[in-house]
Amino acid sequence: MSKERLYLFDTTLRDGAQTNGVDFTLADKQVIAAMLDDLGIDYVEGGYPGANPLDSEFFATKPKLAHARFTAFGMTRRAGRSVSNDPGVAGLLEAKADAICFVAKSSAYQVRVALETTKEENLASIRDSVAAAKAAGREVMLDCEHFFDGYKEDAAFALACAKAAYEAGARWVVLCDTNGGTMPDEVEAIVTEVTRHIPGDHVGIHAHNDTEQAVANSLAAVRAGARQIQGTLNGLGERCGNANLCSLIPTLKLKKNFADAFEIGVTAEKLATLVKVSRTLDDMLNRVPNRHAAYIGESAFVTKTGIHASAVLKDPQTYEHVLPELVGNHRKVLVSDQAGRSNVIAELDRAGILYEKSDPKLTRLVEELKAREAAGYAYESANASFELLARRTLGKVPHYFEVEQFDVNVEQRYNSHGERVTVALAVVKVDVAGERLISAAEGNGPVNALDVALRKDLGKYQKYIEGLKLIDYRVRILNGGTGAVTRVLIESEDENGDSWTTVGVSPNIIDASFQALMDSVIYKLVKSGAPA
Ligand SMILES: CC(=O)SCCNC(=O)CCNC(=O)[C@H](O)C(C)(C)COP(=O)(O)OP(=O)(O)OC[C@H]1O[C@@H](n2cnc3c(N)ncnc32)[C@H](O)[C@@H]1OP(=O)(O)O
Ligand SMILES: CC(=O)C(=O)O
Repeated sequence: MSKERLYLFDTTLRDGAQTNGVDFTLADKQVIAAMLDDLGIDYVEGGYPGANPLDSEFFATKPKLAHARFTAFGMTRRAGRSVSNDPGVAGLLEAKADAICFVAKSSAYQVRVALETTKEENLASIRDSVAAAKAAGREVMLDCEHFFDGYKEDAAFALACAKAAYEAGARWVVLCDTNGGTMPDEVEAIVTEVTRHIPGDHVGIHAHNDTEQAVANSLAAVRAGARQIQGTLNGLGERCGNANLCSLIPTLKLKKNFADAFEIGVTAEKLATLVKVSRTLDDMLNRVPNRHAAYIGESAFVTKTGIHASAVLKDPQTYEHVLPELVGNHRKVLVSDQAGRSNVIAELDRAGILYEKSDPKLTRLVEELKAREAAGYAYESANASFELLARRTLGKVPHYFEVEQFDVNVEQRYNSHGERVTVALAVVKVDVAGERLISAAEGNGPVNALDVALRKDLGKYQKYIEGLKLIDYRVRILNGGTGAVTRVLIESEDENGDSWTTVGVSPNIIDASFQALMDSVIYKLVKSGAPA
């Protein structure tokens, strides 16, 4: 059976730009358009030419896209104006775009209240605008704003709006769940009804995520016959966002019912770049990736519990719905208080630590791990501290040096310019193979001073830690009141760009920080193969 073509329309650069906190630059828009084209998206909606200088500039020159049709978005002509006398429509016709996607109300209530015009004038505006863009040689689409709410209120009028666009020559009539409150069964029933009047291969869906069902609503529309899906990367979009293409694309490619019936422009090879595409966008917008995102999140293929890990190590399919590599993700087994021997063994294998499966020290390691987690350590976030714990329990960490004593003082005083300054001073005494070394250092805080002093002179080991630097320091108070325990996580990096995280726990923040610092230094020595 031959597959039907399903078209993907990306509106990251238009509806995505309506996300609270998202602000694209021209360079961002150019890079993202190219990235979407490379991914295999059919339509890239670049923005709203005429609405702001950035979008007008973006549409002044058409980006070189290999496959995707570059699309301009904007309103139909305003009530009471002709298309030739409407600056908004003129801006759209002047835009260097392959396609124009108009937006028009398709709800009688919205026409009455928001536009303050008549249903007849709204229908005429749709017809005139679509016909003008078609006559100008553009591929035309109409986003029927508020379609589903409008249909529930006055089905004949909502349908008349959609039909007016189709009959005036629109290639696509896109049904919008603008307020995002429609349920999947309603979408399926209404789209089924619409496709009795307009062929499904001319019908699209634009779903918002206000009930967390934009993806489900898009799939419901496809089941009912729609053949274009609008969405955004990472689900960006007004309010709670749009249908997330990073979830929809893998579902369409990998889930049997859809994959058997439909072809999309994204190849299996490009599907494997999806994690990279998603992270690139997050990086550009300085947003923290959603680690729990379906398919592409960092946690999407993470196994934390012992029972799951034991099965995953025998066959990943026991707890994975698809292979992570298919979307460019990877499998990870964590060690934590939920872990069993299987998690620990997986982590030892990953770190390249040799062990005997029958060695009773392995059981001791699992017990030690759980006891420490109960005391506040979090090894799933501190890979290097876990590796040291494992190596120490299995007897594989050399005794490099001994810190005999450290002092940290914080002092507030006036400097030579008469300004009040707070200065931290640390002194560390270290025994390296019988040689006592004393280092002192100032820092902008006590932990910084301690870190600098500890790494100032480690004798024969100094050369191994020259490139070491701390790149992140996080503190969490684990329980309140006088019995509070502090957990410190430190991320370090070396001259090769390799990074690792260590953990320290203590009622005293300096002590917790010192443990994490020591683990970081010792991990670096182990990693560098420093001799005992
Ligand atoms: C559901 C969606 O996401 S639709 C996309 C929404 N995106 C945006 O609005 C972003 C870009 N918008 C803008 O920069 C501005 O709103 C502009 C440039 C388009 C218009 O700005 P202004 O002329 O100052 O109008 P303003 O934004 O205050 O109001 C919108 C006007 O368009 C009218 N209008 C709204 N939708 C439509 C439509 N589909 N067709 C015709 N007219 C419309 C409204 O009735 C209102 O008219 P009024 O000024 O006579 O009351
Ligand atoms: C067009 C659009 O963004 C909407 O109706 O939600």
